[in-house]
Amino acid sequence: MENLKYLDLLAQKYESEEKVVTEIINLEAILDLPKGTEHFVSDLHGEYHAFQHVLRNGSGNVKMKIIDLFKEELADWEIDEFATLIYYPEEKLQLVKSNFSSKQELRDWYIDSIAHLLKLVSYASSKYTRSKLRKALPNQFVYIIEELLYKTDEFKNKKEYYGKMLERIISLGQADKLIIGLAYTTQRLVVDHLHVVGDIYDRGPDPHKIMDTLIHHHSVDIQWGNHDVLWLGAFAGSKVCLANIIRICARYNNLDIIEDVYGINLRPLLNLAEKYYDDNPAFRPKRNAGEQLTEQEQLQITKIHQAISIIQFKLESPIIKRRPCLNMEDRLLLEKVDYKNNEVTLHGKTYSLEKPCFATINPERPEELLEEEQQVIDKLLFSIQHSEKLTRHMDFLMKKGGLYLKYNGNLLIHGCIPLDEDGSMKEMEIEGITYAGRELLDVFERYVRNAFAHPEDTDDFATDMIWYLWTGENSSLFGKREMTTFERYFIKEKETHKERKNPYYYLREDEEMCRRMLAEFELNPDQGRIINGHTPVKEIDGEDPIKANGKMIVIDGGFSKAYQSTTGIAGYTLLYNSYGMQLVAHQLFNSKEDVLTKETDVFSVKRLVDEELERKKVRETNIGEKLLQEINSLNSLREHRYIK
Ligand SMILES: O=P(O)(O)OC[C@H]1O[C@](O)(COP(=O)(O)O)[C@@H](O)[C@@H]1O
Ligand SMILES: [Mn+2]
Repeated sequence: MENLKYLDLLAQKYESEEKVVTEIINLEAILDLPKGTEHFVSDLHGEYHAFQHVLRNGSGNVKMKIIDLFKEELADWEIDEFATLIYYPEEKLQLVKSNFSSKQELRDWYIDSIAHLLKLVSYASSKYTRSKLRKALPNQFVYIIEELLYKTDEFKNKKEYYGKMLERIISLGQADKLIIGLAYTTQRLVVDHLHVVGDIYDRGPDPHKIMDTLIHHHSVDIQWGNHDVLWLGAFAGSKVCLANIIRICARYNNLDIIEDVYGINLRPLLNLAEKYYDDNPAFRPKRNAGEQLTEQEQLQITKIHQAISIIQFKLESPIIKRRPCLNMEDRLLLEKVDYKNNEVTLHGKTYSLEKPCFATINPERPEELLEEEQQVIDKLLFSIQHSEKLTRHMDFLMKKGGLYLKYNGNLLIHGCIPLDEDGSMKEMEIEGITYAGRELLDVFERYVRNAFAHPEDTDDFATDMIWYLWTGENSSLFGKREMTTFERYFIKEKETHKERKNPYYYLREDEEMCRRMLAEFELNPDQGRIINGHTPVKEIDGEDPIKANGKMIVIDGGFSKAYQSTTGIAGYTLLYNSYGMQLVAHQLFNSKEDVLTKETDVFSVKRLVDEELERKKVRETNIGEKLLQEINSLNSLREHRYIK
């Protein structure tokens, strides 16, 4: 029996039997519509423009719909031009308009383009209810567009009526706005829901713009990546996470994200860096293609990079010491260094250190921060926690994000489910209790939320656990034995750079193993799949992103420019519509300008992961489940209130 109080509340919204019945019928009708298209992306790493492009073209979905509709009517170049108009309407309109020599030509183009757009919107919305379409339409034109849309059958007979309406729109100077509105409506209709399977932040220049885009997106969820959690950790009060994000920004020449975008003053850090550090090849920023830094700028970043790295290494030690359960004593590297001979001994072997920059380290107490270093990191933490923009972005990451997500039968997770070599769920003891598998991930997430709720606590267990999620052996986000940052900077021998992966990364090739992992998360192994990001799929070496007979799909294809030479492509995305799943491999995205002027849409190769035998309906989805519950409640309300 429904809770009576709840039914009373519901009765306020549906205050007559007709209203209840109408809603029941409406919801039941929705259940039988085809399921909406889900779009999966991962490892965006600050590459806003490439991300925008796949979002705007719906991973090729927009073009596909145009081809379906207009392949007989339009030439290939017209199809390309029309597609570009939908992706970048403002810019394309400017370009097109500058090509016409008479008003009449422009008018004809307006009429044709609006008619094409209407046809496309009508087609793209055919699997949605009218009310959903209405929400997707540009506000100021809802009435006009509906008027134009819902008479499409009679389009020919009513030619004059429509002609007049379009003429008026054009003569009143509204055509551009209408075209732009219809273009964005199309973009929105081709993808119903977006999943971001982690790693929005780091390496690329514009993670903040990606965050703003996601905040304004109509329907999105996020599975945190290790890099996202690093930013969350910094905001939640972890100084070592903070040192890491600044270090990575310095390494990739992105300090303006910290300074200009999030408004953090780097002057104190710069002063410290100028005082203690000099040039050092291992710490020079990676330069993105075409970017020119002056010698002076390069030197400055190199110094900052060293200063913040040393602060990071120092901050790691006390955490490792106060949290024996993290089992990270191996990583007390500053204590293993022989400062007289500039050597370090790892796993019994002694290596010499290249260009060490240990001016601020006291060999007796290597973890101790200088007073100046302490002040720098404290000030940075204060500013980062008071950045209005970062607060907005981190709040959103918390609100829409989590460590994993079960959605429509699939398991979405950035990194891994930590496993032992024999395929059992890897155990970890935390505060006296042993966890594994799903329980371990749930407890990790609780710590993240707890740390976030208490930004004033900087050394508590929850805050330390966020750092563990970035770099710890049992972290579902990291999935490697150790992070060899120190070794990469200071030791020449490559064997020390290796980061051993969790057995998950080879066991996931096995279908039976994937089935067991799905079952661990109470998902149906016959139907579900695991969608993974995090490890770049080396297509270049023949690696297949579709693994374990389709039970495992890895979609890190390298949006990150820094990793494209490893993967050989420019990113994967996944589409899941009512007919099944398709994996899209994206070729290099140069620039928006290229798309606009040369119509070089990123060439995308589609691969069918699987085709549903029957078209999937809303009824079989997560949303369908919720709708069924609502229908049940409405039925109870009807019985309780109206049937005597
Ligand atoms: O190539 P970079 O930027 O130096 O980063 C290397 C580090 O990044 C990591 O791969 C983590 O980042 P990803 O999640 O993008 O893989 C670490 O394991 C490694 O130490
Ligand atoms: Mn990652």
